[in-house]
Amino acid sequence: MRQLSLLTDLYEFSMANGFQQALPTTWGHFDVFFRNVPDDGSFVISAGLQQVVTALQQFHFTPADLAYFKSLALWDDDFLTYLANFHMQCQLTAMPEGTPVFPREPFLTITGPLAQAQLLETLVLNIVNHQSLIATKARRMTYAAAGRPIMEFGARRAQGPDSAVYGTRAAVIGGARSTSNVLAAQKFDIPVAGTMAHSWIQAFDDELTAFRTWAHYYPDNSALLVDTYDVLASGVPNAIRVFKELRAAGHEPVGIRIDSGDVAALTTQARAMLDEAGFPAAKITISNALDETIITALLNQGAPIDNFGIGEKLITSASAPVLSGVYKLAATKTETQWQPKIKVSASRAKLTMPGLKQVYRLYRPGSQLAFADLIALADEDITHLTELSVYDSNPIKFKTHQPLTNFVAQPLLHPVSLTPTEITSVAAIREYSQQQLTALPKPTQRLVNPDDYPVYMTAALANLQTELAAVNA
Ligand SMILES: Nc1ncnc2c1ncn2[C@@H]1O[C@H](COP(=O)(O)OP(=O)(O)OP(=O)(O)O)[C@@H](O)[C@H]1O
Ligand SMILES: O=P(O)(O)OC[C@H]1O[C@H](OP(=O)(O)OP(=O)(O)O)[C@H](O)[C@@H]1O
Ligand SMILES: O=C(O)c1cccnc1
Repeated sequence: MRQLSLLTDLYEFSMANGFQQALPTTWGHFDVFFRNVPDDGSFVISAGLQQVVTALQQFHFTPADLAYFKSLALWDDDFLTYLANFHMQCQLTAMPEGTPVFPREPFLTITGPLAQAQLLETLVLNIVNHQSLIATKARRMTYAAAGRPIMEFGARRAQGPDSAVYGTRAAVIGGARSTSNVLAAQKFDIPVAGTMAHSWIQAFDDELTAFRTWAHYYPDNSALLVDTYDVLASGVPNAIRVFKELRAAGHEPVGIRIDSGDVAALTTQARAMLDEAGFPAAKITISNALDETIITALLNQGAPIDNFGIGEKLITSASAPVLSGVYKLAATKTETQWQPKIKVSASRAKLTMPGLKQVYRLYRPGSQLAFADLIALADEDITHLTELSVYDSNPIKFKTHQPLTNFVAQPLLHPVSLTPTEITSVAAIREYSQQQLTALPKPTQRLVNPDDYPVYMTAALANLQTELAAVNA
């Protein structure tokens, strides 16, 4: 990963310089959370933590950076010396990548000298907002595909190289099985996959010659693109001829890809033709501006599709291209005692949650199915309690407190080491994510009008929030 210490907004440096002078011994504790879920979903899949860790491990300023800062003539030499000798002291806690996260839950926290922790805001948000957005989109598409593999095809339509590479990583965390993006595949050890472009067929005198030539070079990777001229009149019949030749030569054909037209009608007829010709195992892959809505529609029409190739709508999260994760100061510490801090707003929806916190997923004893999450102050010992007074953290539902009993609480935020450790593979992260999803109620996972999943806050946290809001109003 590139050195990203300058990927920030100027005001972070301006504040860091001021903090160094005005509050040099004060530490800050920041929460990363979001309030709204893209596509009106009920949760986000967290992603990007590994790149945050790498960015923090590599955080430093080069002589060229310092010369640039000097040329800006904004800060005095003491601050430039501080940056020249920068030594990362920040500490992280986070939910593991792939965790389903609900609105208002801190899923990453950064604690450190105020100047340092403030400097990281933009970079951290840039990384986790992007990857969590794409992982969330991929989760939706994976859900719609109902067990059929998704190949990530988006490099050509991604918003630049970084979005292609890290977007692919996130797409795999959210459920994609493979990618056509060779750089992302190499970098993150993702299965690389692909078929052929229309240019291959166009370049030969006729479609049959194009298919035969391909099969000659790739007898065991014969996924033939059948829609350059006419899927049913020429593409599928020519593919079947070549498949018969392949089989005669001892190779089993892979299948076909259809990239245009009425996919439900074409796949149904192509499936019948392949079966009739003795190729029931030949797979049908489709592509062409697919998203979760089209996938659902196609499967509802009974389209016999084996694989989905998905590019632009996934890699750009086209229908909901923003995840508005924020980075909010929750506490400061000058001596030993943390002081909770709040950002007040006219609407309860925008009140921040003060203090150091932990997020728990709640289960009934003996059950594998979570029924709610709980945000508590970090020093509340939830795990040993059997009864608790809670408020709904949803500002629309926040009213009177209610008792919570009969629960087992699993903490979701864990310390994250900044010393280089073995990197978890994206396949393992995807596996973890799928396990976490099986623990969530099905109705909260559906794509349209998902059921609300309760996220409670403890009475202690709610009271602290109310008190601080009143003091600061
Ligand atoms: N049966 C279907 N139900 C729902 N959506 C479909 C169906 N068939 C195709 N689509 C989707 O509709 C969108 C538009 O497809 P359409 O056939 O109109 O254009 P196209 O195939 O891209 O045209 P072209 O031949 O120029 O490539 C695509 O996103 C495609 O995946
Ligand atoms: O539609 P997406 O979800 O982004 O999937 C990727 C698209 O990229 C290719 O088309 P393109 O026209 O770029 O090249 P081709 O000649 O290989 O079809 C492919 O055939 C898909 O249609
Ligand atoms: O391999 C493919 O079929 C492919 C790759 C990228 C974009 N569209 C298709």
